[in-house]
Amino acid sequence: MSALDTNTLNGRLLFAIPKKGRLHEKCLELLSGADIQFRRHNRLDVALVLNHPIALVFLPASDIPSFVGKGNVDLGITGHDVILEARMESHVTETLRLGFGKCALQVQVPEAGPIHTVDDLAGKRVVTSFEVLSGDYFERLDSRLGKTDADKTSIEYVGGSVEAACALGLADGIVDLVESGETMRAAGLHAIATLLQSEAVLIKSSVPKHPDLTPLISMITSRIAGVIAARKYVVCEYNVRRAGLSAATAITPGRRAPTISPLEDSEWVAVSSMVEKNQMADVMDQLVEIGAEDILIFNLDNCRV
Ligand SMILES: Nc1ncnc2c1ncn2[C@@H]1O[C@H](COP(=O)(O)OP(=O)(O)OP(=O)(O)O)[C@@H](O)[C@H]1O
Ligand SMILES: O=P(O)(O)OC[C@H]1O[C@H](OP(=O)(O)OP(=O)(O)O)[C@H](O)[C@@H]1O
Ligand SMILES: [Mg+2]
Repeated sequence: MSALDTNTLNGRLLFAIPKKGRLHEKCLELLSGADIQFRRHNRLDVALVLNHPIALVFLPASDIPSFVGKGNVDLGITGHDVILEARMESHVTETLRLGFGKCALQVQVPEAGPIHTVDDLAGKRVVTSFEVLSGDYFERLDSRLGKTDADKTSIEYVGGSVEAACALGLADGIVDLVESGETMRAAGLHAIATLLQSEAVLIKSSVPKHPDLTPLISMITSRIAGVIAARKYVVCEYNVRRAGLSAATAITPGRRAPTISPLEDSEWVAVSSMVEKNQMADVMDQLVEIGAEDILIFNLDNCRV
């Protein structure tokens, strides 16, 4: 393929995808589920989509909010946390929560140390990759505690491996993301406050530069929503006596209503209903209790609900 130029991209919807890190692989799975086909050439951060007028732009997750917010790209996937850190929340619209990249931004201090609360940490040294959000947080805390400019909390930026800062003597506490807590515990730290909860989101510019792309944005959004819903739900099918039907449908009310079909044996009916995956075992227990039989669970590949 020849080098990309603005002509090649002309008229294409630009869709920003994290180029590495925790969100990258999950985004590729979403694109595949939404049948957005592309071939990414070695070293190129732009890939043309083969079956739609879209170009994917691979960017660091933390740069995506301002690219979308300023209208340089039309659509993007990134973390809710970095949208707030970039102060882009009023420039982008979060159209879908994607159910992955879930983590919390937390204040952490050495487990075996003199600091037990954020009030103890105020006025000391904090190291973080989230200097804006941490700055806001400690500014409010310092002002609540009546700190003067001379004794307010110092916030120092580092680009990664934030957890090492306390052991290296650079910080008294840190502000960083926590998912399982493994990294935090391995560094001998524990959390003393939570600034926010985050997850990956699909975003578009609040003031779109190319209104004619709106139908394509709706199509992509609806396809991705279908992939997310398919992961969230299973289809539950079972047989139950007519006498038990109202109890059964109370257990599996479905999204709109369960599908009820007659069986050859007129005393029995078959029920089919969508159930949230994380409720599946509970629902099956309850169905067994009211006498349902032949309970089957089916995973969904894709859906539009
Ligand atoms: N441990 C985690 N669990 C879940 N989501 C996370 C985790 N760490 C980061 N994230 C989410 O992923 C986003 C991108 O962070 P990540 O650290 O993956 O990117 P990066 O810093 O660009 O990559 P890398 O750390 O590989 O250099 C974060 O803004 C956050 O929303
Ligand atoms: O609670 P856990 O499941 O252990 O996850 C938290 C870790 O994940 C992220 O780091 P990442 O892997 O992106 O490395 P980085 O620090 O180099 O960015 C984050 O910065 C934490 O260090
Ligand atoms: Mg990281």
